Amino acid sequence: MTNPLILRVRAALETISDPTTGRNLIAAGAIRGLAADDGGRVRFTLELAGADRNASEKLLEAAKSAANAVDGVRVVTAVATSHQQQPTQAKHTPANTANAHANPFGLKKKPQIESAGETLSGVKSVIAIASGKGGVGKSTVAANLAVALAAQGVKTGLLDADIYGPSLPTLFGISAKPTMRDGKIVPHEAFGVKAMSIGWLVDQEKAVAWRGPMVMGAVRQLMSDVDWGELDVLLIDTPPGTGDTHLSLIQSKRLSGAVIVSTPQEMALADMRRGVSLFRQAKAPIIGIIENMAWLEMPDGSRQYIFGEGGARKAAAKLDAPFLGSIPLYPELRQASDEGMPLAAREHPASDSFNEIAHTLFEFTKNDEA
Ligand SMILES: Nc1ncnc2c1ncn2[C@@H]1O[C@H](COP(=O)(O)OP(=O)(O)OP(=O)(O)O)[C@@H](O)[C@H]1O
Repeated sequence: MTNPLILRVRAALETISDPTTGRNLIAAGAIRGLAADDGGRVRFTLELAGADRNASEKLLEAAKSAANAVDGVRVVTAVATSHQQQPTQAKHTPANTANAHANPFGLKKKPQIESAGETLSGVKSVIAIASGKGGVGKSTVAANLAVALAAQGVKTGLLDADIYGPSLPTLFGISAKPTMRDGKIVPHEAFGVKAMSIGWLVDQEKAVAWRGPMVMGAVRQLMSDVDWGELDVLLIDTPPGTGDTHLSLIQSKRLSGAVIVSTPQEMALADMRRGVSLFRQAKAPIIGIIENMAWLEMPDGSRQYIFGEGGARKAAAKLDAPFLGSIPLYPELRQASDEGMPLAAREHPASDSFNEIAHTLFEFTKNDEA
């Protein structure tokens, strides 16, 4: 988990340059495992290829004092490791070669995340779908919103970047691996949506063990190596919480904004606040908050507020963020998701909720200059 303090520490580390490469420590990929907790404790590893001991100790001291000077930092724990650069190998097996961090899918060598977003030149708006907590229905909402947008004639892409639990293969009922064309990954097309999931590209058992740099490399490739073509909107389903995937998206400078999905209860709302603050600090506007599992529709038409009433709407007001709408709990929504047939593709009251929210979302993108 990451918090906004990390952004400030990263910025401080960007001011330190590695004399060997002439690049700053972040751009050079020399900072690994950067973490910060609410108590202001920061830790990271400085990993330098081929640097001698003296040089790496000097850099470590400089990096530690830069991090220490950041407002809110109390303790910095950092170590330096150095390794010899390995020769480039002809055959690349993802996750176990020298450049696996930059290239987890074993495609051609990639540019930095800062330029990965530039390759999305045909995509007008890039929107992150985030949640503070896991299991609030973020992926279900993202998939159904994408289908609803496409049904309204909006050219839509959906990228499932939830490295630790990709659900798009199930939600869209697709298990086939995508094909390649001219060195790029061709997204699947289903329900009018161009769809790509990390679940189609990597072995999940390996991906759960990925550290920050691998996650960031994967996000970079999902943005730059997929042939998205011309899109009005690309929705990106992110892992719950705030972590390396979110930081990568922010660094790509292509985010038009973020949508936060929450259930109504207080605990989920506390986590949601953290996500809102991360995106805001990175100047990515919060497009709005969606309340999922808002109530259960009873057969007599009455509503049962299983997770409390209107909590996300109230939190949106407190956070000064737009409230985009509520989606009730529908057993058919869960069932349709498990069957790989999003409910938004059919006639159902849930589709009305998704259609309304999709409309608001598209209105936002019209003013977007990303
Ligand atoms: N409004 C809803 N009504 C009924 N079931 C729902 C609703 N929203 C989501 N679900 C169900 O809740 C479960 C969790 O949803 P989902 O996987 O979309 O959550 P998530 O927030 O993306 O989870 P993760 O933390 O794994 O990323 C799924 O079984 C899904 O079908």
